[in-house]
Amino acid sequence: MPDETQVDQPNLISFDSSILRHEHNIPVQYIWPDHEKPSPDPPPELHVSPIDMGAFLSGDPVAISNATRLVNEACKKHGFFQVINHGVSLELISEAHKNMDLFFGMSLQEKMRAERKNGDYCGYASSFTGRFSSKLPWKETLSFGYCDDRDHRSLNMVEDYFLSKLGEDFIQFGRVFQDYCDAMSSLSLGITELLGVSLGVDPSHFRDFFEGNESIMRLNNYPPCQRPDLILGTGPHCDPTSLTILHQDDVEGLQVFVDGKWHSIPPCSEAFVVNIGDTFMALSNGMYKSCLHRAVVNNETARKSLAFFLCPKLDKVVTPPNGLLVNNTTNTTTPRLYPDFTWRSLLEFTQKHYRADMETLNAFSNWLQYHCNNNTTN
Ligand SMILES: C=C1C[C@]23C[C@H]1CC[C@H]2[C@]1(C)CCC[C@@](C)(C(=O)O)[C@H]1[C@@H]3C(=O)O
Ligand SMILES: O=C(O)CCC(=O)C(=O)O
Ligand SMILES: [Fe+2]
Repeated sequence: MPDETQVDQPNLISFDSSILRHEHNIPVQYIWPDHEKPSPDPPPELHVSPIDMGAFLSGDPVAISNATRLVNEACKKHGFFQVINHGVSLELISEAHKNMDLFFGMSLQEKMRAERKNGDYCGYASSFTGRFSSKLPWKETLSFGYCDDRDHRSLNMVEDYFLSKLGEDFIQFGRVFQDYCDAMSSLSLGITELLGVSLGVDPSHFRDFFEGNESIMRLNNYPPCQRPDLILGTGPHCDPTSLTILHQDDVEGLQVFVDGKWHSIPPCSEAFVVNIGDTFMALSNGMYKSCLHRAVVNNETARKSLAFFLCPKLDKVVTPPNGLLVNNTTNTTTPRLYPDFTWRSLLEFTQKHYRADMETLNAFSNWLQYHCNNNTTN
């Protein structure tokens, strides 16, 4: 099922943030349809429960019961919560922000040395001008792969990536993001344990499932825009990945669609915003929601965010645990909502055939069924 938004053309217009931030005439490719344009009124705030991770991991029964109740409520309703007392050093977070600022502060030509190639999810992308032809996001991103290979920690995949793409001057940059990804992976495994307990499955089930995770780290820069009412930093979408762990700088912009309207999640420097992605929604057989969200832009201040997308190993089969499907007391089984799939196939679907949006998982399920029945993979 080809998606008309995925284009095989060279760059239509280049997104040089140092120029576009002053531009009053917004190129038409960045203008969103009226029904998707952000509202000029400030949205209501979404109450996102703060979860004390340290207390949960300490094994204290009261803390476990509080954390699992809050997470269960949040994930059944919209899939967004925050973690505090998370154990990631504030110094490391600040180093990651400083290095991100340094990277995005470079000239377009320098950043293009790490250019993201079509069909690949890694590298620097300035507004995806070569990938899509309309509803372009007002952002530049730097994405890279991370593999949590505890037995081969010397592999240092992130450090090696930056050394090979950008050279020796980026050794320190690579080290900071290697450490940051290691910290994100550890934190996300703790969160999968919390999610498992809250779903009533074996606490180690999801931790084991995500062992050796092949995740994605992404740095986002949303430059100011003279017409923020026409554009979006990131369009409305559900993350196709499993869990997203987001750290925002101090500029507001993240919005979540709950109860029929957009709500903001204001930044909080000591907290990470966590959300359930489509792959975890499939793992929970639809019990936990992957919710529509977007990022808006303002006309004064650039906004930056760090997103760690937890993903399983590429060929791991995504299937809900038996405990979620079979009720031994009533001898009943709950119908499956999604077919089994591998993260490799869903990732490929979002990179080659379909631009991730609010319908990704359903579109992918249909695509998978069609291709299985017709015995084709293209
Ligand atoms: C696997 C991924 C695809 C995207 C990056 C990660 C997780 C989220 C996806 C994305 C952010 C959803 C909105 C559209 C998108 C194109 C973007 O604006 O960046 C998506 C990413 C992508 O395909 O590059
Ligand atoms: O920058 C943000 O606040 C959100 C970005 C996002 O949703 C994403 O990259 O998937
Ligand atoms: Fe997202």
